[in-house]
Amino acid sequence: MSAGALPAFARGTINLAAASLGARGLFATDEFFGPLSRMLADEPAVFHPGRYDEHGKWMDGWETRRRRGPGHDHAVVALATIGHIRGFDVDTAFFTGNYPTACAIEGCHAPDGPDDATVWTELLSPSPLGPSAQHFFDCAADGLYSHVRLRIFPDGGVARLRVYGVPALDRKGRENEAFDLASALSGGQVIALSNGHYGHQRLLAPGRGINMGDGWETSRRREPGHEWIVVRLAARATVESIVVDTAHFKGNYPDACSVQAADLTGTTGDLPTLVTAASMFWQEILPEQKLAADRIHTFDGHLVKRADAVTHVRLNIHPDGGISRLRVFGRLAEGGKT
Ligand SMILES: NC(=O)NC(NC(N)=O)C(=O)[O-]
Repeated sequence: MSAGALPAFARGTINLAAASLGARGLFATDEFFGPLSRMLADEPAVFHPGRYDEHGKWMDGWETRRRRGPGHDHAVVALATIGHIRGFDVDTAFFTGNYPTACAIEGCHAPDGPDDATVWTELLSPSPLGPSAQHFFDCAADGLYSHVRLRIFPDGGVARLRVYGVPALDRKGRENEAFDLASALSGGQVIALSNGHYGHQRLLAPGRGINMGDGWETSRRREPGHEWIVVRLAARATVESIVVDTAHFKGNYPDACSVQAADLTGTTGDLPTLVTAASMFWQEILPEQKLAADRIHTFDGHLVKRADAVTHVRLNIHPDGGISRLRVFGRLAEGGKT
C-alpha cells in the first residue's frame, strides 16, 4: 500500500476516534510520557529530534512509562458518535524503541459512558505491532459502539489510533423535527466533487471552522464554469433550510452559490461516477445566491424550494473558492436508506 493510501475497509467511513469530530480520551492507566489526547489528533504525527519536556522525550502520541512488574496498560476512548466499526489504524509513528509489542481493542455500547457493569466485546484480538508504522486491522464485528478500549502489551507509545466506521443515525425523537442531515456525525458524506485542491474533508464537520484550512477550498478556476460538491445525506429527507458558512474565507469566498438535489433511492452502481455526470441536471432547490466573506448564510423557507424527499444534494459555487461548512436541515422521509 502506498504512503497515505487507506485500506478498502476505510472506504465510505470516517475516523470515529478523531478529536476534531468530538472523540475524547476518557481514561488511561498511565500517561507519563504523553497524554491520551495526543493519540486522537487529526494531523499525522510529527517528530522533533531535540524536543524534551520535564518527563523525557516529547513524543507525538500517548505514551506510558516502562512497567517494572506484571500487567499491561490500557486506555478508553469515547468515539465522536455511535457507529458501526469497520477497522482500525494503530500507528506507532516515531516510536522506535518504545512501541508496544502488541495491542488488542474492545468496544462497548454505553451512550451514557462505560462503568463497572459495561460489557466489552473484543473487536481485535491481541495482534503484534512494529516500530514506527501504521498497522491496519479490519473489524468484522456487527453492532453499534460508543467507546473503544485499547490495550497495549505491556506498555509503550501509540502515535495515533484511528477507528474507521460509519455513524449510526439516531432517528429516535427526530421524526418531527428538522435537523442537519449533511452532518458527518449523522452519516452525511461527500461522494463527489469537481475540485478539492486545498481539501474538503471538514465541510460537514461539527462546529465552526477554526481557520481557512478547516473546510472545502478549490484552486483558482481559470476557465468558464463553476465548481461543485455532492453530499449524500444521512437519510432520505425533505429539505427545509440550508446553511452555507464562509468562515475565514475572505479573499477567496465564492461570489455565489446554488443547490440542487435528487432522490437516488434504489440507484445502484458506482455512485460517485454516476453523480458526476448526472448531478448538473438535478432539480434546483436553491437558486443562485450572492455570498459574503467570513459569514454564516442561512437560506430558509422562502428561498429553498420545497422539493420531494431527496437523498443527495449538490452545492454549486460560482465560480470557485472556499466554503467552511454546509448544513442541510430537513425532516426524515419514509424509506430510502441512502
Ligand atoms: N527516548 C525515549 O523516547 N525514551 C523514553 N520515552 C520518552 N518519551 O522519553 C522511553 O523510555 O521509552
